[in-house]
Amino acid sequence: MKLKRVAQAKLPTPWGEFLMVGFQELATGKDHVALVFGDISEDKPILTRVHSECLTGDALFSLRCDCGFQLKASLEQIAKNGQGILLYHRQEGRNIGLLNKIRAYALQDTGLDTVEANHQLGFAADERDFTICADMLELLNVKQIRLLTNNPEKIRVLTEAGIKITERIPLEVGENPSNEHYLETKVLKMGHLLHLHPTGK
Ligand SMILES: Nc1nc2c(ncn2[C@@H]2O[C@H](COP(=O)(O)OP(=O)(O)OP(=O)(O)O)[C@@H](O)[C@H]2O)c(=O)[nH]1
Ligand SMILES: [Zn+2]
Repeated sequence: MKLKRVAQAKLPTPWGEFLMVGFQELATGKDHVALVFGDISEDKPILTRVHSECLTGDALFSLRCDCGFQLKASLEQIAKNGQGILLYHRQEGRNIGLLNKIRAYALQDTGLDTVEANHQLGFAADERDFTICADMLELLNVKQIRLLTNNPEKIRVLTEAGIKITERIPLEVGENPSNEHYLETKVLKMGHLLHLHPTGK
C-alpha cells in the first residue's frame, strides 16, 4: 500500500453531488483524489473511471488530446448510473510532469509523435504507475469494477494488482482535427482500443 486516506468532503457538480476523498502517497506526499457517487458499499462491480491528470485538457480546454471530454463524459455517466467512482490520478503527462509535457508538445509541433517525443526527452512512452489507482480502490473497499477506458494497460495493471474487472466500457469522445494524429498514435503504438473517424485533414 503506497497511500493513506486523509480527508473527505462533499463536492457538488453540474451532474450531482459527489464525495471527494483525498489520499496521500506515503513516500512522496503527493496527493490524489477519488470522486465517489452514490452508495459504493454494495458487493457488486462499481462503474469506475481512472483518469490521469491533464491540466491542459481537464482545465484549459485543450483540443490536443481527448482528456477534458473524457473527464466530463465519465462524471456524467457515473452520475446517470446512480453510483460510481472517478479516480483522479495525479500523474500529469503520463507521469513526466507538466513542464516535460510542454517540452513534448513542442517536439510534436516539429513533427514527432507523442511516443517519439517522450523517447527524445529520455522517458518511456508511458511512465504512469496504475498501482496507485488499485490502492485508492482498496482504501474505498472496492474489489470489483466495470472500467471506463480504451487503454488495455490499465486493465492489465489493475487486474495484476488484485482488482477484478468484470467489464470494459469504451469511452470514445472528443475526437477532433487537432487530436486526430495523437489518437491515431495511441491506437498504432500504444494499443488503445479506439474507433477513429479521421477527417483527412
Ligand atoms: N507525455 C505526454 N503525455 C500526454 C500527451 N497527451 C496527453 N498526455 C497525458 O496522457 C494522460 C492521458 O492518457 P491517454 O493516453 O489520453 O488516455 P489513457 O488514460 O491512457 O486511456 P483511456 O482510459 O482510454 O483514456 C494524461 O496524463 C495526459 O496529461 C503527450 O503528448 N505527451
Ligand atoms: Zn490530455
